[in-house]
Amino acid sequence: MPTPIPTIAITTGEPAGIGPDITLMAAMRAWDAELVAIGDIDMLRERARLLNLPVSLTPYQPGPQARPHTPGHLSVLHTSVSATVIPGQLNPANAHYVLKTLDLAIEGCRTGSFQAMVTAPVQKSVINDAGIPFSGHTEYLAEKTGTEHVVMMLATDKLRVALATTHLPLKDVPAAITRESLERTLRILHAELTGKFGITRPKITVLGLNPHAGEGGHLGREEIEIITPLLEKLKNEGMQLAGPLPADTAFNPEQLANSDAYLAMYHDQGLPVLKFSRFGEAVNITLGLPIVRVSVDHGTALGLAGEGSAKAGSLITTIDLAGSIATCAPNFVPAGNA
Ligand SMILES: NC(=O)C1=CN([C@@H]2O[C@H](COP(=O)(O)OP(=O)(O)OC[C@H]3O[C@@H](n4cnc5c(N)ncnc54)[C@H](O)[C@@H]3O)[C@@H](O)[C@H]2O)C=CC1
Ligand SMILES: NCC(=O)COP(=O)(O)O
Repeated sequence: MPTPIPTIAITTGEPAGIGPDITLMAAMRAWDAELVAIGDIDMLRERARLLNLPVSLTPYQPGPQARPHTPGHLSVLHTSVSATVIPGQLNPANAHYVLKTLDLAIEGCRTGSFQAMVTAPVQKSVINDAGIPFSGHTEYLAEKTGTEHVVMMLATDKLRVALATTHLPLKDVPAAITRESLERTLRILHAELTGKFGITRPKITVLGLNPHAGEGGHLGREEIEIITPLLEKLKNEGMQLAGPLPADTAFNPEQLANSDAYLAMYHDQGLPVLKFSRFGEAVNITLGLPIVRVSVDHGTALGLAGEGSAKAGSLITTIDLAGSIATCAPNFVPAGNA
């Protein structure tokens, strides 16, 4: 029996940004998966017209089996915007719409209608401007699926960078680096590198928090008091861990060759390295969730919306990865939240 192909939901993101554009661009390709865009079908039709993309949009009709995507067609699970969309112009009136697209995707993944969700970028600020506290998809998905601990990881074919903390003001980072939280992060990262990426004995390089990994305690004590004792414990269990290494020198060729993933202590410690190496071609995957969620590596690029100059490379890679995880590891349950 051939393996059934997955149905992948694509949330089209902030409607004034490039999410609709890149979704329509991805729809111009053939896929060995059924793609279902979630968003306002009239807004998507208008964007296709603006971009001169010959995509025919039809309301999503669930079938008994997923059908491979054919270029130039797109099924849309429709939900209406509240206010007319002008590309490039944010409107807090559409914040609830953006969250509704996420809720529909989560529900579809949980009920089995979708095997994965792929997210186009949202504008975190405009959701907050609408009076809804929102840090990011990562935290929203954790809350909505009742998952206590998740891990953000960005990946290219050469480098994976996971984060010990996500969207936090820098001043709150040290307090969030606790032994318990770091242990859960490392267990989830380790389990998912094996379960979703097929790496049998993953090698993880852990960065320090402070400059020079604390310089023997003279530039901070988190390495001595929290990170090192935890790494020793997990190494004694058989995990292959290096660190804590100074972040400024840890991405050297030898260490890169010896690492399946890096764990950075905070967002802007690890992600600039990855984005400098391959911005626009990486993916962002949320580890630890009971559903498959993969996202693009970039934001809403408001200035490019409706212009035709946004690149769909990261979304293409993201759909590919979501499809292969949904096909190869459909029942993978991550450790660390047990
Ligand atoms: N997964 C998500 O939902 C993400 C959302 N964001 C949100 O996006 C908003 C804007 O963030 P920024 O820091 O300005 O980052 P951004 O990625 O939107 O833009 C940074 C630069 O890259 C360019 N760029 C981005 N994506 C591109 C693409 N596909 N093709 C061509 N050029 C592209 C932009 O034009 C801009 O020059 C923020 O609200 C942020 O929170 C940022 C990252 C991820
Ligand atoms: N820099 C990555 C990012 O901000 C994406 O966050 P999320 O919306 O995927 O949680």
